[in-house]
Amino acid sequence: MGRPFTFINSAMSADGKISTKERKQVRISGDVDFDRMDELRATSDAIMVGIGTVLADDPSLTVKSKSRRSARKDNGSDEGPIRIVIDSKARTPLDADIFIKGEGKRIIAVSGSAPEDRVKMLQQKALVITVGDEQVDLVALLKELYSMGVKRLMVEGGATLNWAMLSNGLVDEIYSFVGNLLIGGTCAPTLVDGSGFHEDDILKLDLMSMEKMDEGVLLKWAVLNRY
Ligand SMILES: NC(=O)C1=CN([C@@H]2O[C@H](COP(=O)(O)OP(=O)(O)OC[C@H]3O[C@@H](n4cnc5c(N)ncnc54)[C@H](OP(=O)(O)O)[C@@H]3O)[C@@H](O)[C@H]2O)C=CC1
Ligand SMILES: Nc1nc(O)c(N)c(N[C@@H]2O[C@H](COP(=O)(O)O)[C@@H](O)[C@H]2O)n1
Repeated sequence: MGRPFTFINSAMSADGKISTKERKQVRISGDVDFDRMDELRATSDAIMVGIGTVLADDPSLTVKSKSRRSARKDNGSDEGPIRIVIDSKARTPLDADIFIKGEGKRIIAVSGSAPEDRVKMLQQKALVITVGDEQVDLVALLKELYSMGVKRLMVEGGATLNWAMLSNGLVDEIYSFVGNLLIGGTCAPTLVDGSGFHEDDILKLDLMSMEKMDEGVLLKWAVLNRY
């Protein structure tokens, strides 16, 4: 295949929003869903987020369960998967939680447009991979990750990265928790933002499963017309 098996995991409100119009993080799901997400993290080779999510949420992207971290170590892996930020201009803060919390490798994927001084600073904290001229070239990056041994990639948003991955045909499955709340707002991010598909290119999904969970429902979709 030449790229990792790739899935998006996300939580959205009943109206499809993944955070507020101020891009403020909302607890959409509950403990059962967070534990499910932890298991997905623990069984992935790498977790990827966009710089928008790092700046808005400052996630650590660590595996929370001690037993899952130990199981990974027993298998000869780092206690957590590789944490990857898609960050064309090398804006990731040096004190971001992904650098402070947890063990394991970090990758910042930047483009040729990233300021050299920022790249040098980030190189002290992570492996910096330059792919693409203005923006990170996701197709090239996934090929490189695959050759580095990343066979299973978890994408944790946000809305713009989800669009870029899907519109480049790089996503195999989507796991979407739909919670019992309405967030509203034209500008609040949704599961997939970006410029949107034209009618002829709309992506089709196949419903793999649906399960009542916490106060909402977990939907698992396979992406059909990927490349
Ligand atoms: N409920 C949930 O499950 C989740 C919710 N969220 C929410 O999502 C929001 C963040 O989403 P959003 O603002 O869309 O940011 P994203 O996290 O999707 O990051 C988008 C940024 O990635 C960078 N980028 C680099 N290369 C590319 C490329 N090839 N294509 C597209 N983008 C690229 C761009 O910045 P640059 O050009 O500078 O590189 C772009 O602005 C937050 O409010 C957060 O709370 C996030 C994760 C999960
Ligand atoms: N699965 C899920 N359910 C929710 O209700 C959420 N609010 C989120 N949000 C994302 O989870 C990430 C938290 O990561 P850390 O615990 O800091 O490692 C973060 O990216 C949120 O956007 N997810």
